[in-house]
Amino acid sequence: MTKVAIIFHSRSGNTYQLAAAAADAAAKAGAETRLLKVGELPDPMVLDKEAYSELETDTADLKVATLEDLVWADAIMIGTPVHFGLPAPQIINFIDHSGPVAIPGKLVNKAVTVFASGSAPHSGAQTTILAVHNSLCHWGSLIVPNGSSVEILGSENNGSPYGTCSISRHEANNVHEDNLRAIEYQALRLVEVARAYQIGLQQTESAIKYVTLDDLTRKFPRLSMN
Ligand SMILES: Cc1cc2nc3c(=O)[nH]c(=O)nc-3n(C[C@H](O)[C@H](O)[C@H](O)COP(=O)(O)O)c2cc1C
Repeated sequence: MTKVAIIFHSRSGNTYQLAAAAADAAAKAGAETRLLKVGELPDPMVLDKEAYSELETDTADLKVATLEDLVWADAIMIGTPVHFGLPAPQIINFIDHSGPVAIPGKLVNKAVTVFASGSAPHSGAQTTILAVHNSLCHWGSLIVPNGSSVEILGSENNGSPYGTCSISRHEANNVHEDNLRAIEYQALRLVEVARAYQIGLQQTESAIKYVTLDDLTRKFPRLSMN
């Protein structure tokens, strides 16, 4: 069974709505799923305090994503609000701490896709997704974008080949129905690509030797991953 970790940050529920729909769609596609929030920062930037505290209650039972979750997953979905055209710092902070598994190649060959929620159209959702893609190059991921060849992506509320983007218009939990259909497609595509890739890898003898953390610490004795 393909294992999918859906890892998100959200402050006013929009990215969470997309993440929850993604988890449902991946489960329907036969995947084993983990819906996970990233850890909060000491000084989160909060605009809508009421929505934020509602979300904290709604997501209280969700586990905080760990490096073990990254290693466990065959496929990963990362969801983030747009912050000045970039991913939220909570997501960057999570990626920053991935060194102990990313550097020794434990994330290599995982299928990964990204989605985002911004407040306004043409306001940085695609640049945010692409910014996360930068880090995925470092992980050695198989980046899975949406493309544009399914009907739902042609709706006026979708259209991003990079990954699903919702436009919240500064409202909490304001994901359009079309975006929910798009994220369902995105999850299904990820599961199908990951499954096909896993089968292909099992049938392919690899000549690649990835470095271990021990190799690295021998070479750089002052390197610390903690
Ligand atoms: C510090 C900060 C910067 C933001 N920058 C942008 C931006 O560049 N573009 C945009 O569309 N929305 C921006 N927003 C708005 C959020 O991305 C938007 O409200 C999003 O839907 C929130 O997602 P959430 O409901 O999952 O928290 C910003 C919000 C904050 C707090």
